[in-house]
Amino acid sequence: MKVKVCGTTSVADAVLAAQAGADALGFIFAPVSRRLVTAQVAREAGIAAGPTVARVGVFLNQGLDEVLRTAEAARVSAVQVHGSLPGLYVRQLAAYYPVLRVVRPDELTQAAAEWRDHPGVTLMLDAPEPGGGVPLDWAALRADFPAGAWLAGGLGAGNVAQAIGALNPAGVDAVSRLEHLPGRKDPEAVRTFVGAARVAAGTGYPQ
Ligand SMILES: O=C(O)c1ccccc1NCC(=O)[C@H](O)[C@H](O)COP(=O)(O)O
Repeated sequence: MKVKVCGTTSVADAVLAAQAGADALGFIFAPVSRRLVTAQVAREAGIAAGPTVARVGVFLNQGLDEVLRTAEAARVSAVQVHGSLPGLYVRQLAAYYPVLRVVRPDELTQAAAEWRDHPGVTLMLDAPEPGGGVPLDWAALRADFPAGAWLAGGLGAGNVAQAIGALNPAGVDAVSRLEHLPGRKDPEAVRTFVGAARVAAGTGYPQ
């Protein structure tokens, strides 16, 4: 199971997450976000994190050209797309990058059917407000949660084990509960989140 730490806005926070054992860092390029980062900072932070850590560019309802230009400038290794987006847009993006397609609970069933056979597109289930820190009702989603999908929405050290136990996601992602302030990581929260996720997924390192 993969662990992604989202909303990275500095080299120091990238190094922190990498040293905590994160598999992936999220860099948010959606102008509405309080965690907005420039492509240049994302690029430097990605280099500082090292080659084994995936670098995910995060976008919300942005045009294909803008996404591709920003992703290239930031040297990300994957893109995560939120919002109301046609299937064709996602397919075109997947020709360039592995795609995390974010969906809300009410979109999950249709999206699972649509993307089941596309190897370049992975679903991520998130709360309706991205970066809002609100957990989903995991028990209610158990029947519909597709194998291979990722989970986000209000995850932190205190609840990630319960979420993994309920849905067995292929990856988990968080931001709000890992911060002092929007865009500023809380080192202890990052370390305990990654550690708790690893232990719950059975990939914890012996103490
Ligand atoms: O976090 C944001 O500010 C944001 C804004 C616009 C689009 C996406 C955004 N975040 C994407 C993420 O991957 C978050 O980690 C995910 O939504 C979970 O957030 P949280 O519930 O705060 O853990």
